[in-house]
Amino acid sequence: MNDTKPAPGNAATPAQVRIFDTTLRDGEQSPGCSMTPRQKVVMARALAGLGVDVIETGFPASSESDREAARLIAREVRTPVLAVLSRCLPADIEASARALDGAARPRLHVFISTSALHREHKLRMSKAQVLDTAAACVAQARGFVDDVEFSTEDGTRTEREFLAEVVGAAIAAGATTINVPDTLGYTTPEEMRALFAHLIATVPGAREVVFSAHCHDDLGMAVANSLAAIEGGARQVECTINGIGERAGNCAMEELVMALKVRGAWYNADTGIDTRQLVPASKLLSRLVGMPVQRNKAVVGANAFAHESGIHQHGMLRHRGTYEIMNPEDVGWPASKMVLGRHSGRAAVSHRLRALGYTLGEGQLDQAFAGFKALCERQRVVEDRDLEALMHGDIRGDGFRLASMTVSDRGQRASAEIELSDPDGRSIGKRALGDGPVDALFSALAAATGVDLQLESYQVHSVGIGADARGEANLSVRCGDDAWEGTGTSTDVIEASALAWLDIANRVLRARQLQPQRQAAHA
Ligand SMILES: CC(=O)SCCNC(=O)CCNC(=O)[C@H](O)C(C)(C)COP(=O)(O)OP(=O)(O)OC[C@H]1O[C@@H](n2cnc3c(N)ncnc32)[C@H](O)[C@@H]1OP(=O)(O)O
Ligand SMILES: CC(C)C(=O)C(=O)O
Ligand SMILES: [Mg+2]
Repeated sequence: MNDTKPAPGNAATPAQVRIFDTTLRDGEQSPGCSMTPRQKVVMARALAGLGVDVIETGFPASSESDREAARLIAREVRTPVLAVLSRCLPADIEASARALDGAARPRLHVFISTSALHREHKLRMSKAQVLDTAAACVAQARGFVDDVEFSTEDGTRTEREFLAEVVGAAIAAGATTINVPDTLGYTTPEEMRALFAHLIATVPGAREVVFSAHCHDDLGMAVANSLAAIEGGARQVECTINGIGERAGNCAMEELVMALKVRGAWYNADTGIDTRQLVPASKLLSRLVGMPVQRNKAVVGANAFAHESGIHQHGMLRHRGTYEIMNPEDVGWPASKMVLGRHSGRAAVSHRLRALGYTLGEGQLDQAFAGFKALCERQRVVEDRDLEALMHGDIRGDGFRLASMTVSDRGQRASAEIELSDPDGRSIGKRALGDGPVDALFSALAAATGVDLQLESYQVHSVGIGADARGEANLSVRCGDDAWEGTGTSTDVIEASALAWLDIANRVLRARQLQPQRQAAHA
């Protein structure tokens, strides 16, 4: 494997790439991701803790919230450069300059579209008008601050000669950073590398300014295109936490930063990011904007360091490098996770059992493993408590069973009537009222089983297609000090919810029965 190649520009020391975070501006443009000024301050503090070089705090001309956020952040966050965005309009630039008043390191960021499509249909401007407006606005911004960034919106779809002309005019007017956005996520890595190399080599004054890439993810190439821009000479990358942003989003900071770190020998470029803060920052943003991170998201997704397949778990147990290219601790996870489920093998099960204090001979392990696989037919994830129950021969598959249920949502309060069969086969009926059908149902189940579960999260979604389609309910609850998760599936989502609730209640009851035996075994 060829792991190294000549560094960008054959530099003897790694090139320093500035991280320009636009979570609070382009990220916030994600539909449904608006933040309040106070929330933006909380996020800005986390970004400063991460070590980003520039934080784009908003677009002051667009709203009072943006102005307020920019002012608050300017007061409270002093280390990174603080940028705000303006169209090439004098009033926008004045509003931006006012919002940055008092900032320790202010930057004005002005942009105008350069592509033929945008010039003709959006701006209704000629090339000459775009050129003159860009130069005039950069000069106006330089009248307020020394640090001015200029962006050529839709730059990658712009005629090359004209793009070079606009960039040259912006540099001549005093821009100190030139950002060439791939606004529509249209370009490819090869094109991006060549475009940056060409502009830097040919535009007068290009070597005196910093070139920047701003890539969108419409074709899933935002990170690859940003890396290619660095190879072409860019020394600033614009990105967001969790890759949020317009449409499919922006270049994800965590992915870009880790690509530069893990493949350091290839890229020979560093950032100043404290990578251990990546997962905390991702979780913070997800909570602030209410947008969950997909489980299989690179670096910060819950599955990024989780292994369920037996072959992978076996490899991981022998040497972590067999199935991980970075350490979870380096990005802020506490450790890798071995999830026991239907795809797991003997190596992982016996390793987990040993950790729980059970050292088994070959025959005993075969027996325990057969029980484990049978259990996996009934539940997706096998937890330590389930393994202990298995070891004590207490996985009977009975417990409380749902015999029938009727839920109605007429009148002021919803009501649920259920019938269960208990572990000894006796029938128990209960009725309860609630704020909604599911609330009533869970109250009836609690009354019938005597188990009190505090609901933390409840999600229902459909799995399968066509005739196989089922509703699946996933519950996270607390029972005393313990957290539990349960799943239920049915053609009816209310019934799926009851089954998920009973799944947890039966395991809680099993764990309670086993408590004395467990204490004796570990005494
Ligand atoms: C690629 C990007 O991410 S660009 C940033 C996008 N972000 C946003 O748009 C979020 C904030 N935007 C807003 O709150 C509003 O759009 C505002 C306040 C900026 C403007 O609102 P309005 O005055 O009602 O205009 P509207 O949004 O309908 O249209 C945009 C106007 O800006 C003009 N415009 C767009 N970009 C630029 C630019 N870079 N320089 C100068 N004018 C521009 C358009 O031509 C249009 O002008 P027109 O109304 O004279 O036709
Ligand atoms: C305003 C610019 C930088 C932008 O967000 C884009 O072109 O995508
Ligand atoms: Mg953008």
